[in-house]
Amino acid sequence: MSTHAPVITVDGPSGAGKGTLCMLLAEKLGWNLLDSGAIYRVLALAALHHGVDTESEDALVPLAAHLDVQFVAEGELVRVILEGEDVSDTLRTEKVGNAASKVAALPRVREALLRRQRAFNEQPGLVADGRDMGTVVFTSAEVKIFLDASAEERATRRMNQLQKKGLDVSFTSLLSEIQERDYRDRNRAVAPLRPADDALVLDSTEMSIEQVLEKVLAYVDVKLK
Ligand SMILES: Nc1ncnc2c1ncn2[C@@H]1O[C@H](COP(=O)(O)OP(=O)(O)OP(=O)(O)O)[C@@H](O)[C@H]1O
Ligand SMILES: Nc1ccn([C@@H]2O[C@H](COP(=O)(O)O)[C@@H](O)[C@H]2O)c(=O)n1
Repeated sequence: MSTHAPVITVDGPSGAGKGTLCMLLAEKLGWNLLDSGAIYRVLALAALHHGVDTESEDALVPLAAHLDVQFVAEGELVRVILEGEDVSDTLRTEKVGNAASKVAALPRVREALLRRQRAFNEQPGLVADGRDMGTVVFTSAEVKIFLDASAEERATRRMNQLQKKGLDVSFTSLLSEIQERDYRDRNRAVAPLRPADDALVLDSTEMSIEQVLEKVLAYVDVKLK
């Protein structure tokens, strides 16, 4: 049986370090993890595979409602299986991220994915990573964080991440992709990216991953007491 479990939401723009922070928090607390961005990315990828227009709400809603996706934990990693195929690597490309932010702007698509996201709220607790975790999906979360960083710092982080994977990328194009996605996510009519009124806003531009984790763990400790 599943009862309401405590929730920590972490929202913020692309490359702010949400995924890294959420993984560390979930590991430390032994809680479940929801990467809601992966769900939007999977939907975008399914649309690309099936030749569905990523701007057609009518075509995307049934695809969203019947999305055949599994998240399989493999040590520290979570493999994403779409229609039987491991799409974990393809999912992380900027092309898919950008397509995800287009499908995510459509109200009925977001509605169709709500239940799937809320189903992750199981004991002993949930760490939820996204754009509207604190403002829409888990409004009564015990702890809400809004993790930010300058666009330049986020593009640098992304560039380092891709270079470590052996990919040759241009800082200028990464920065403009990040700015384009930020603009779309912050200005859409439904569930725009913004801090919840009761969120702790943390600017990580000048902070290491360890410093962010330390600050958030101290805050979680106070809030969950
Ligand atoms: N405070 C930090 N300082 C330096 N690098 C960081 C910091 N936080 C995260 N990173 C690095 O930045 C990159 C992007 O981080 P991460 O994937 O966690 O961001 P994100 O907010 O989840 O992005 P997205 O929303 O696009 O999935 C990773 O390589 C990560 O190791
Ligand atoms: N709760 C969410 C999560 C994500 N999105 C959209 O998906 C895009 C990809 O997200 P990543 O976190 O994996 O980079 C993102 O740009 C958003 O447009 C969302 O709308 N709501």
